[in-house]
Amino acid sequence: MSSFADTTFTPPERIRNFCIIAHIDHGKSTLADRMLQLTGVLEERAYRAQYLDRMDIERERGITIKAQNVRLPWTVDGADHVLHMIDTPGHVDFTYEVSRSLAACEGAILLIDAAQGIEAQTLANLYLAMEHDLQIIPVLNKIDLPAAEPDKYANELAHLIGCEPEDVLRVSAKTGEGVDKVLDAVVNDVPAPEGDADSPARAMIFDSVYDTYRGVVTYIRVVDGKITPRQRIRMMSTGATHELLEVGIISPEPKPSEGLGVGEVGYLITGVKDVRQSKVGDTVTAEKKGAEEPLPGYREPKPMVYSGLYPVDGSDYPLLREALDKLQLNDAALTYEPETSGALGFGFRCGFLGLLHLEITRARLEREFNLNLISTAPNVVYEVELEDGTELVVTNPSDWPEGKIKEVSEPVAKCTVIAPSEFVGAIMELCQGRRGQLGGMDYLSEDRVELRYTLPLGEIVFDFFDQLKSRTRGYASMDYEESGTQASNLVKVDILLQGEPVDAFSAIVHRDGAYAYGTKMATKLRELIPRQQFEVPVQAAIGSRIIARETIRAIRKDVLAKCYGGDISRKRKLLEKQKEGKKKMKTIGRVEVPQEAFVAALSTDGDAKEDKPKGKK
Ligand SMILES: Nc1nc2c(ncn2[C@@H]2O[C@H](COP(=O)(O)OP(=O)(O)OP(=O)(O)O)[C@@H](O)[C@H]2O)c(=O)[nH]1
Repeated sequence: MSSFADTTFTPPERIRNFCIIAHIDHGKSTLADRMLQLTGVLEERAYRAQYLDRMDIERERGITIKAQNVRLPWTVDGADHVLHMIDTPGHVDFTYEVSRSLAACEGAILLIDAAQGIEAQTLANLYLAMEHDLQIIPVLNKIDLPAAEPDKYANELAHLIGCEPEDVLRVSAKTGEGVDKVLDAVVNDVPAPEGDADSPARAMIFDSVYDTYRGVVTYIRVVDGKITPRQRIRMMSTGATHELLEVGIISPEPKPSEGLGVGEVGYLITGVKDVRQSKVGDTVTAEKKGAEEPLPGYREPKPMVYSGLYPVDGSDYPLLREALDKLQLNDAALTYEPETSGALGFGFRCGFLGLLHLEITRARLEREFNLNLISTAPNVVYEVELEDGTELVVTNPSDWPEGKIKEVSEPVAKCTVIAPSEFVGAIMELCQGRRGQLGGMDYLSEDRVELRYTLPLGEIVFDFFDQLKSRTRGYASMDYEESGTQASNLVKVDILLQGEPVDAFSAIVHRDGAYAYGTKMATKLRELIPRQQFEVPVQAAIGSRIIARETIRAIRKDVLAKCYGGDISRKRKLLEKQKEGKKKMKTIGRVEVPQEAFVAALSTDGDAKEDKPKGKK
């Protein structure tokens, strides 16, 4: 155990700041728990499985969304050290948060499952860590598994980061074998933080979390000077000033301290109630005699993917608004504004960092607030230039301009896929079908390939991931990163029911894919919408040009058909029931559409199967 009192300043030369980069399930939480135990921060008794992943959804979906950051004492050769473990979110949508967590560290443990090898997301985060000049400590986990192939993957790692295979540490986070060596390596290999203790305070916010009882808890890494309790601080991006109510460290529970000095990591509480007042990447300084220049790298969170969220039961609308208000307290990247849809009623147009962010938000709304939601097909942000020179930013198909369009730009992403080499053909076929351009291909080992594609982001947000999984039997992993925009021939496809456009189904697609989208939606709706008493054409159109058509044939649904004889009360009951059912119908023109038809038509489940290449299982 360290002889440094937990709560006083630590000299920078005794501090090591590191994070763990790992793929989902490669054992990051288990390793972190093991480290807490080994350093005595968490007693065996209190050992709680995956102490660091607190949110339910994280646990269920097996992903780490928000960081928890712990101080660990560790002694090497008689010298006491303080290690700060900074937890990084693992998923692509949170790349910016990952980059800020990395910026708070001098070193990173690259943790790889010895039975699986490196995956695309890990590779992307590794490159990010290398860009930040972090010292990389390569570690193979799960060496206790019979299926582990440490020699093979040690070679793979050595090749990737340019070290010798013998330098790759081998551990079992489960049994604890080798974990002490990892802590030693952190002390020996990771450089101590550098900073100017006499300069005005500058600390970087790398995470901020809303806590119901305490308001926003902000995690910081001090770069210069020091932060002490009872001082007033300024957020450099907005100039807003706050009184510091508490400064402290996490070990593993929050403990107030005398302050944080150069290189130290801890939290601060100011009483603000909304994470947007304490943004990731921002610089904290003193209100008086503060720093003049903020730390580099701050960026406003920018939504990349938009979708409409609607309550299935229209009367839940106020509840949805309240729920979004609450979620936003803890999520600076979530944006929303009210919108109305002829088909779906009142809802919100929401902006997300990416698809996973959308899914998590939706799952939380449904679970934590007991809401039943429909989400419209996600779309990205388009820049449209009209012939008269007007420029528009379109985040919603319904805002697509009617006028003559000169040019449309769409965002593109650099996408990395790692998969066993037998799937290269299937992956290429998928990416090419999605307007992808191959940037390069490398063999990581004999049988594993890394493919690099540039793809329109709009193609990725539309069930690309499901497709990739189904074509590679779940073996591929992928990551993407936005990478500018490109001009494209995009059009808006409307879906019409009896000549009336149904706004919820409008989509912006590439001209070459318009027919396929139109036919798919028209066929789906023909199957989902019950027959009416008259014939209903389902059409897909670009502007006024019809590109596909299906027909729902006419029928009268005779609920009394099963009633023999003249039992009038029974008849009435059935008619009442039919009336009740009709309440759940939306009327588009004269066509009655059950709510379930919208839900089913908007879900992409099942599409993956349809789209599968022939001859493959
Ligand atoms: N056999 C074996 N299993 C391990 C080892 N380390 C972790 N596991 C298991 O691997 C699974 C995933 O471990 P986690 O620690 O939850 O993985 P993670 O990377 O933190 O996953 P996320 O939090 O979802 O990102 C769990 O079932 C662990 O028990 C190990 O060294 N050996």
